[in-house]
Amino acid sequence: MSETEPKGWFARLRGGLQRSSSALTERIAGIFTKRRLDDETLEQLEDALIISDIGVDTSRDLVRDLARGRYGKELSDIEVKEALAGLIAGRLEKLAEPLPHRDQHRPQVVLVCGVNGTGKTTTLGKLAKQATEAGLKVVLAACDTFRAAAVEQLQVWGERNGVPVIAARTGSDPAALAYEALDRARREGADLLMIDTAGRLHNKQVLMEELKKIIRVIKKLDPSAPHDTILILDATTGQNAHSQVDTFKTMVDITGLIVTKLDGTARAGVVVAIGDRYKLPVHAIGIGEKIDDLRPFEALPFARALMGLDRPS
Ligand SMILES: Nc1nc2c(ncn2[C@@H]2O[C@H](COP(=O)(O)OP(=O)(O)OP(=O)(O)O)[C@@H](O)[C@H]2O)c(=O)[nH]1
Repeated sequence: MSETEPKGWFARLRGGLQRSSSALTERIAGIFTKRRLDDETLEQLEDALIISDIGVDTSRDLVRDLARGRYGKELSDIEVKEALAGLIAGRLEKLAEPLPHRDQHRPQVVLVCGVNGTGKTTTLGKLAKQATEAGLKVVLAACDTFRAAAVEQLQVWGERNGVPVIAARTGSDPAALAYEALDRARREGADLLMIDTAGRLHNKQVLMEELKKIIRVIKKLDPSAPHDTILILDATTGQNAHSQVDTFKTMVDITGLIVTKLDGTARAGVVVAIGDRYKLPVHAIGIGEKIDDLRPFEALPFARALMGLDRPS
C-alpha cells in the first residue's frame, strides 16, 4: 500500500472484512492444526473456500496451486493463510484498476447500473465527491426517474456537496434526461458526468430497453460515450451477484465493477469468485456508509484482510 493512504485504511478494511475472514480462517484453522497437506486436508480446504463464496472453480484452482511444491508437507494454518493470500492476490492483481480518468473525453461519461439497493446512489455520491476533491468538475444525472426517493436522495446529496444534479419529475423519460445532462455537462465544461440509472430487475425487458435507450441517446452527442459502464454489486447477496453480472452483461457492455457492503457480511469471498470468473476490472470496494469507506480495490491488502492477516509490508 502506498504511503499516501489515509492512516488506518487497512485496519478499517480488515475490520470490515472481519465476518468474512473469521468464518474462513476458523475453518482453515480447524483443518490445519499441524496437519499434512494431503488429499483429505486439501478436500476439506476446498470445501471451506467454497462455503466462503470463493466459487467452485476458483477454490479448486487455489487448492491445486497451494499443493504445488507443498504436497505432503506439514503446514500450520498461518502458513496456509499466507500462501492462499498470495495466490488470491496474484489472481486479482490484474483486475485491480481504479476508475480511469479519461481526460481525452470531456466530459468522461460514466453510466452506473445495478439492482436497487446495491448502493448505486451512495456509491455514485462517494465517487463524485472524491472526483470533486481531486479537482474535477462533476455533474450527476438522476436517471432513476422511476423512484422519486432515488432522485431526491441524489439531489439532497448534490446540494450538500456542491455538485450539480440534473433531475426531472418522477416518471419522465430517463433517456431524455441523460441527453439533457450530457448537453449541460458539455456546455459547462464538466470533466465528468455520472449517470445513475434504475435497477428494477423484476421487469428485465423494460430495464434493458431503458438502458439501451439512454446509451443510444447520449451517443447522439458523443458517439464514444459512455466511456465507462459500471455495475454495482452488493456483496451481501453472495452467489446472487453472479446472476446480476450475467443479467446486466446481456443488457449493456459492462466495463468494470464496484462491490459494496463488504462490511457486515461473511461473503466477501464473492469478490474473488466474480473477479476470477468475469475478468472485469474491480474499480473500488465499499466497506461502510461514509465517504472514505469507498476506496480503490487493491488485490494484496484485500486478500490479506480476507485471510485475517496483517497489512502487507
Ligand atoms: N454497510 C454498508 N452500507 C452501504 C455501503 N454502500 C451503500 N450502503 C448503504 O446501502 C443502502 C442502499 O444504498 P443506495 O445507494 O440507496 O442503493 P441504490 O442501489 O441506489 O438503491 P436505489 O436508490 O433503490 O436504486 C444505503 O443505506 C447505503 O448507505 C457499504 O459499502 N457498506
